[in-house]
Amino acid sequence: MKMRNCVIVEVPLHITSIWLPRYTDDALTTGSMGAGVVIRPGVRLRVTPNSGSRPDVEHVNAVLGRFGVGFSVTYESPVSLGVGYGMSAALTLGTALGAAALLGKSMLEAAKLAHVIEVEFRTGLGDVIAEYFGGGIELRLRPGPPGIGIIDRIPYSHDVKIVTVDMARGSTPAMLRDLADRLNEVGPRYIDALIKEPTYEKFLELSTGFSRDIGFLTNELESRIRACARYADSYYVKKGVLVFLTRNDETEQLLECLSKLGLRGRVFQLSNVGVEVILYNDR
Ligand SMILES: Nc1ncnc2c1ncn2[C@@H]1O[C@H](COP(=O)(O)OP(=O)(O)OP(=O)(O)O)[C@@H](O)[C@H]1O
Ligand SMILES: CC(C)(CO)[C@@H](O)C(=O)[O-]
Repeated sequence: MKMRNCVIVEVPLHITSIWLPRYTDDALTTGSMGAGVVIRPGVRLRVTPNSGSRPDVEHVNAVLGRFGVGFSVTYESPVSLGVGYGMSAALTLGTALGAAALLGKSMLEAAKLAHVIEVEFRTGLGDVIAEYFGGGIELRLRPGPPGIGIIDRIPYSHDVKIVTVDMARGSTPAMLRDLADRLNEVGPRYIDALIKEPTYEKFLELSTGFSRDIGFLTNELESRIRACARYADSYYVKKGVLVFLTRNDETEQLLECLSKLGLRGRVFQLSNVGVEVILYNDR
């Protein structure tokens, strides 16, 4: 078969709000239960079968190494690595899908490989499956990658918008280590409650509660943003990113209010679609 000469992969971002790590002795059954928002614009990768440039990210090299190829990978992203948008998973998944598409290999197997690499680096547990399937507001029912994990979706109104504020950078392996006991202590209660009542309203309430309970949403931060909360349905914090769920007609007021506090908001849509993988012959 003639090899195509370019693949464009679009991967939405994922900001988990509630999560409970589940580790086994196999990376394919390791993952997390929980919920989060899948948003776009996300990461757009271009993978070509020549040895051109490649981002300086160990995940990308690990994927190409497992496929035994030296493809070129370039990407554009609205956000940086390390803040909490599931960016490392998006790059890993996008590279794996792009390489597999060029080689005529299975997308599902490529997604499994991306999940395994995320688990091995301890940079993600539930991001790959969420980004692969989309769903807007997702609910992870069984840990693992696409094909093994199970993911459901929570319906939401057409006018919901996501506004995020980058507050800090942090290491995911350190976060998972530091929070391990607390997550095991509080996680099951939140996940059971959301599975029992998988609605938008419950997602809002539990996401804020979980962020407070694990110490991401501090009293100090809540008092700082209190004046702006009236322009949102709710808010939560994941690692270094503050997330608001708001509505079309309140988005501008929320952004203005945040900017008065010196906080720069970014606007995203919920992404019902997951990854998109398109082959091109001449680019
Ligand atoms: N400029 C950079 N800033 C942060 N991390 C970087 C950078 N360049 C490469 N990396 C690598 O990218 C990975 C970042 O993974 P991490 O999971 O912390 O980020 P994320 O996916 O954006 O956040 P999260 O998983 O919490 O959503 C690490 O392995 C890190 O070594
Ligand atoms: C571990 C994690 C919080 C890192 O982004 C995420 O992958 C998740 O929700 O499992």
